[in-house]
Amino acid sequence: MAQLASYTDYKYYLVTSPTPLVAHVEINRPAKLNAFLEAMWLELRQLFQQLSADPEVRVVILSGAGDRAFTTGLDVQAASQGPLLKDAAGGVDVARKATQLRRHIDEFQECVSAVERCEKPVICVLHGISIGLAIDLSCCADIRICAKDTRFAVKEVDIGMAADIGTLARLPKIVSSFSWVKDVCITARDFGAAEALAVGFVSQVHDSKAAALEAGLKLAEGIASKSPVAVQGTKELLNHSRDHTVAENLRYTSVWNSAALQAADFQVAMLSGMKKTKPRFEKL
Ligand SMILES: CC/C=C\C=C\CC(=O)SCCNC(=O)CCNC(=O)[C@H](O)C(C)(C)COP(=O)(O)OP(=O)(O)OC[C@H]1O[C@@H](n2cnc3c(N)ncnc32)[C@H](O)[C@@H]1OP(=O)(O)O
Repeated sequence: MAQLASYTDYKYYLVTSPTPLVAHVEINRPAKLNAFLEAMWLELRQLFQQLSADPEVRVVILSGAGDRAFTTGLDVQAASQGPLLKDAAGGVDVARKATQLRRHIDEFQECVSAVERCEKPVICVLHGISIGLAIDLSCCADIRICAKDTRFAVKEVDIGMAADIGTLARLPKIVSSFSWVKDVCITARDFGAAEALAVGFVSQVHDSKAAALEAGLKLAEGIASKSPVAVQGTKELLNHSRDHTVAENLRYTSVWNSAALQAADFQVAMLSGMKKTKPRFEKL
């Protein structure tokens, strides 16, 4: 499939459009099992900011290139050689070293959070090895589906650190059993697709990567046919509800919809059922 013309400059991501209004982003470093270099998370932020603002894109599918892995997480070889971690930041005293490291972690978090901040729904399709950063990243997606061969792990404890790019913040808000969350985060043990489905981390499991991608595409096509004002509003309001009280969210919703309900989409969609017509919506 041909790359989308305005997305050809990314070195580590292949962006195609399998169907109109849907962008498929593939993490594209399969020879290294899609392990993340710093340049990759910096590109990730730029890419998702571009997708967020692109009126030709209504839904994003995120997957990993190759047969073996969505991603094996941080490129541990590169990270262990990088100046920040190699000599613990290289600054002259603890405060300066710590400040450099904090800025580095802040920026890394920002880059991965760009997936969550993308105004368009993001469907993450996982397969194979999906560890470490794979969990941080997929927690930022709106919908997670996977192939039955997926092996997940919140691997950070096994590389000597507490996860710091978002898993510990987001996973407890996705999966309701705090005991299970602590189990997988503290032990760093593997878990499979069936367990991920049982606890609600993923919402679908398919026989193969190809079948999971096909299901992701079907889901994306359905979403892309709906009002982008309604879809993007729903994403925004659900994310807001996760981090706020019911009263705060009701207030935010009424303010949000006082603008959104003035879109032509509302009239068009509301009457389409009665008229038995397929509604079409303007770009947003
Ligand atoms: C500030 C910190 C912020 C963020 C922290 C994020 C945390 C994480 O992401 S924690 C998880 C980190 N990842 C790992 O610890 C995995 C390390 N890799 C492995 O243990 C193994 O590669 C494997 C995933 C178990 C797969 O093993 P195997 O099936 O034997 O394949 P390999 O031959 O090892 O891999 C093929 C090829 O890819 C390279 N590679 C794979 N994963 C990584 C990785 N994460 N980092 C660097 N390189 C990786 C591997 O070296 C091989 O390369 P060759 O050039 O072919 O040798």
